[in-house]
Amino acid sequence: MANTRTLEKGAKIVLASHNAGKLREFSMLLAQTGITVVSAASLNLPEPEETADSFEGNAAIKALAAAQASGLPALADDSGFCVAALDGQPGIYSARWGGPQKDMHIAMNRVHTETGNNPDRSASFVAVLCLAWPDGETRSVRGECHGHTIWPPRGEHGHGYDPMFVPEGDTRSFAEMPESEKNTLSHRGKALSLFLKECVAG
Ligand SMILES: O=P(O)(O)OP(=O)(O)OP(=O)(O)OC[C@H]1O[C@@H](n2cnc3c(O)ncnc32)[C@H](O)[C@@H]1O
Ligand SMILES: [Mg+2]
Repeated sequence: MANTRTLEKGAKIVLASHNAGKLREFSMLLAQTGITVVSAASLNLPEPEETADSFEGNAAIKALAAAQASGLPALADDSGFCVAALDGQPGIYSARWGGPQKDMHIAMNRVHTETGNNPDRSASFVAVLCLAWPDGETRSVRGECHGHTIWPPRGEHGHGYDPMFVPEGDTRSFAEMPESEKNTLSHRGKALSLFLKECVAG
């Protein structure tokens, strides 16, 4: 049956992410919405293991864990960098390609090395947002941003794989744009617009 439960405009939610770059983007994107946000870290919520085989599955694991531990609706983001020459890898393993420290220089170098001389430079970012309520109900939305990889990486803004990704229609990497501009083009920005339309009361 279709699920129509929505968040009220002034609702307080937990942002179930431990990634500082994502949290910065979400606080900018949610600033005008009237939704109050507390972070999982500020509530000392543990980081659950991401054991699913899809963005949707992992976003639900993170959102449900935070909603059940806090008693508040929780919004999680599972995202990744999908490189055509690598058959969509690193994908859901994007954070893990950075090793135990999630070192994104290591992760970007691995993408570069494994791509080798393949002339196909297309790549996409994907973000799946899942909103979970403490009783176990969930809703999710997906946003994608298509573009291509560059090497060497360029730019100082952003986070993660941003320095090696140029979105379609631009010549700058995500890390060469102010984050406010990245948010208007990005997978996360697109997913959040859908979330606000579909999951927040008018
Ligand atoms: O699970 P949480 O706590 O939210 O934090 P995380 O960093 O582990 O996040 P993910 O499991 O969703 O892994 C996503 C990976 O993809 C990268 N990534 C996601 N969105 C990105 C973006 O907008 N720009 C650059 N890299 C991004 C990010 O650096 C992570 O390595
Ligand atoms: Mg993670």
